[in-house]
Amino acid sequence: MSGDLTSLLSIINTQTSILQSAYAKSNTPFPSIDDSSFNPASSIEMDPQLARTRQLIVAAASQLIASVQPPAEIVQDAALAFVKTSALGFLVDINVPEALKGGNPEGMHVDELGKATGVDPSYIARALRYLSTRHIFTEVSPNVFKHNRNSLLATKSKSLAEVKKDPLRAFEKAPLAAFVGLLADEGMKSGCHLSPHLQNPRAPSPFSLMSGTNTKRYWDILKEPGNEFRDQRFIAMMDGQTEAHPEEIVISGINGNALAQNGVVVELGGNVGTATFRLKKTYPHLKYVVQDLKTGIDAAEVYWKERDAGAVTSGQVSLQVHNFFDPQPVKNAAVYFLHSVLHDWDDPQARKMLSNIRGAAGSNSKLVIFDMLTRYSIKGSKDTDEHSLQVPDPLLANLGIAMPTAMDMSLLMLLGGKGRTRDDFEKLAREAGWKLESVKVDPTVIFSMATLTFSAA
Ligand SMILES: C[S@@+](CC[C@H](N)C(=O)[O-])C[C@H]1O[C@@H](n2cnc3c(N)ncnc32)[C@H](O)[C@@H]1O
Repeated sequence: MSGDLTSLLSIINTQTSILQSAYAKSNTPFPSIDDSSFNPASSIEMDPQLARTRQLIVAAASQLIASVQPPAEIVQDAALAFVKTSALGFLVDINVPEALKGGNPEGMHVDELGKATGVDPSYIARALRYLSTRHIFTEVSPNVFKHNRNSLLATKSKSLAEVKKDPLRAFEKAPLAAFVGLLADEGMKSGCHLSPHLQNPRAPSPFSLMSGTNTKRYWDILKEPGNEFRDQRFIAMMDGQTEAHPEEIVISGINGNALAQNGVVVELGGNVGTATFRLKKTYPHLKYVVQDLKTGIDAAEVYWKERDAGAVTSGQVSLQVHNFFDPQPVKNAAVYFLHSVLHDWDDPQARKMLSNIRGAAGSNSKLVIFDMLTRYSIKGSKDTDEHSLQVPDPLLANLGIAMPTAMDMSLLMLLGGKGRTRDDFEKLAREAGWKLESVKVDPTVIFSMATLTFSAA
């Protein structure tokens, strides 16, 4: 990697002009950080071309910082990264984002926030100042803070009064706030046990070490008495994740129009079947089976009853209890579909899951995996996809987009799971009897999601 400051500046200049012209062309003012009416789901914010432009600016600006900032500061910052998680987690825990949202839009003094939350205002001020210094919240005058477009996204969808009345359901319809809460709680606590675990992988997972539960898995522990709050928070995070992914990448990945009438799509680990619900709207000529463990299928029954009861009574959608590690009961389906599932499992377990599916597949069955795609930071591997190949020098091939690598490490801590590169997916599937046919990457979302299609080898 070169530290070519002039090239980095030139990328920033060119791409910033492209971004500004796009906003000018659509008569939309470029949103300031302080714009609390910002809508992250508006078409210009979601535009895939502009997503690429933004990624290039962020990559070049980050690399510029890494090139000019004294190395000791970079290492200190990295060592102190946990402070960001803790500070944001604390404010989400005590409902500061909701208090600010319901208060004076020009800003609230920390004394008022202290009254609203019951917490010492000096602590609130320190956490808010730390985050304002990093562009999450804005300090408008000494000890007076307001939301900005970044902090707004950590706000729950309910008012402060509603959250206080029913804390168990505080995170409903607020997946990003749930994501913050979860990572600042079980995520960060598990992280403390990562190094001992990796030095002795036969020892319990970081999450098990943290929770003192030895070999039980994360989800099993969430279902235990006393963990209702964490369980509801996890559910709120997952519900939103599925709905947050643009439909197109999943829908086109299944390619349902090429499938015969009544062709069967089996969604494994589908939970309530949110992804299947989307597929059925686009491909009404197909049949669907949503599989999950009993708790997932119990919830799925309620979900479908409320949204599309006829689909289940007519037999178009079947809800079936199935464990990945048992033989797959639906033989010769047109598609076996894993939506945000494989990353929860290490290679031996994931291989077993794919082998079980292969055992039931026919010669024309497809395996479709929708998951995060981790990318190498350098070019020159056969894994390098078209997006990475178009990355201008001297940027990192993966544009330094941190989310897939961060999720890979978090999954390792919580579940013993794994974020995979295209090479990893290809190898794993090959060992289970599948051949990679195509990879479609969604450039718009921070998780860097992709749909990978495999045929029976
Ligand atoms: C990360 S969630 C993904 C849910 C859904 N596919 C989505 O994207 O919203 C993983 C799902 O796998 C299910 N699961 C976990 N272990 C399983 C197993 N052994 N067999 C079948 N499903 C399992 C969980 O109940 C959960 O619904």
